[in-house]
Amino acid sequence: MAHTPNPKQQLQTHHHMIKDLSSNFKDTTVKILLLGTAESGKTTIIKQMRILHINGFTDDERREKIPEIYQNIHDSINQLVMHMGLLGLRFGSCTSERSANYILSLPAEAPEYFNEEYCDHVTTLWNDVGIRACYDRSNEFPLLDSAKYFLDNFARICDVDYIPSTEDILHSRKVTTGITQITFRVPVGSGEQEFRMYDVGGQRDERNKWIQVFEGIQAVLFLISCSEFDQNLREDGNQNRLQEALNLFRAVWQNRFLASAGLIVFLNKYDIMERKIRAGKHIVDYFPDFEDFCKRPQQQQSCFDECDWTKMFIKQKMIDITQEQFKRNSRNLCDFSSAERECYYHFTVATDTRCIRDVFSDVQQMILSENMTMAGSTLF
Ligand SMILES: Nc1nc2c(ncn2[C@@H]2O[C@H](COP(=O)(O)OP(=O)(O)OP(=O)(O)O)[C@@H](O)[C@H]2O)c(=O)[nH]1
Ligand SMILES: [Mg+2]
Repeated sequence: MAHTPNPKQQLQTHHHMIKDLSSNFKDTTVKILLLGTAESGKTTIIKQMRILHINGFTDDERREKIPEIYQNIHDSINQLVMHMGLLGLRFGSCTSERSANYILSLPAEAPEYFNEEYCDHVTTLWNDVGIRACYDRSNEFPLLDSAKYFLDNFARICDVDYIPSTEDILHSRKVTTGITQITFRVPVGSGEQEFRMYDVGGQRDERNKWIQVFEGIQAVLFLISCSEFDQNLREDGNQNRLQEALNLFRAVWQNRFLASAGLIVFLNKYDIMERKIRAGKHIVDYFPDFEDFCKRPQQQQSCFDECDWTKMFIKQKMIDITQEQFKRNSRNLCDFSSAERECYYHFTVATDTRCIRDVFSDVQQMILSENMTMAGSTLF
């Protein structure tokens, strides 16, 4: 005779089933969180994912970027002209001085259209020897990293039929406020894997929002700009940017809510770093411990010039941070040994699609390798 469960048992069985179903249902989307100080390149990585894994940008979307690009150019030329006086530099000609006065007479907001007069003045200024000297000292004030790119391409951008290229979009800069995300699928084996990447604002007053997206993150992609060793923060003109980024990296590495997420570091903007070093800048002038680092014998096979040494020095500073003993008294610090936790490093140029394609395929493989997904699923 078949056993008929009493109503109470039935209810329990049913309840059990629902519970089992819900625990079997796992969100298989891999969540990646981009972190880093302002201008480290986070949003540029989001743009690259769109180019590589979605469909890039339509003509309409490209046109929508024009005001942003115009504003980048306008801000750049304004900053340069303003700092001529502040740095005690002289223009190369009276014509340039007149162009400078024209630019200074305009509102801070970029004109809606670049008319001929505007284009002539900006072109005159960018060709001026004084402005170039000012540009060479642009580490002393906050100038957009893409200033040179846009001003070098100014004639093309002035054209009435201008449509931003993919490269223009990758170089354009807009401060991120709040949290945005992008979801995409990548072929893996015979199937597909869904990824979701979260982008946050890196400026100091944005960082209190970060914790909102810490839950369920499989990997943190931490961006640090190698080129900013000779610059200070926009938010605080007395704080070195690289030092700020290293301090932030320590806080992220030691944060207990991120302790089971994998950590991948992009040592970004090494193209700009190399350009600076070739122009005669030295990291030792800002980080005196560089001198001792260069005496370490174990580095000497892999470093051939000052660029290599500078890259390795910054990377070593991060490795040193991951090997520090944690102070266990603070609430937000994780309280288990870091010995079993790995951090992965890549040197990147976020504006270079091929570079990001290669690096991301490594990153993707690593995240999908059992270790990291296991770690991610045991979070909370
Ligand atoms: N040359 C060069 N420019 C880069 C690189 N990475 C980013 N940039 C530029 O640097 C600027 C800042 O990059 P974003 O991606 O906006 O920086 P972010 O980290 O999102 O900054 P916030 O939103 O303020 O946190 C943009 O103009 C980018 O085009 C790089 O590797 N090389
Ligand atoms: Mg951003």
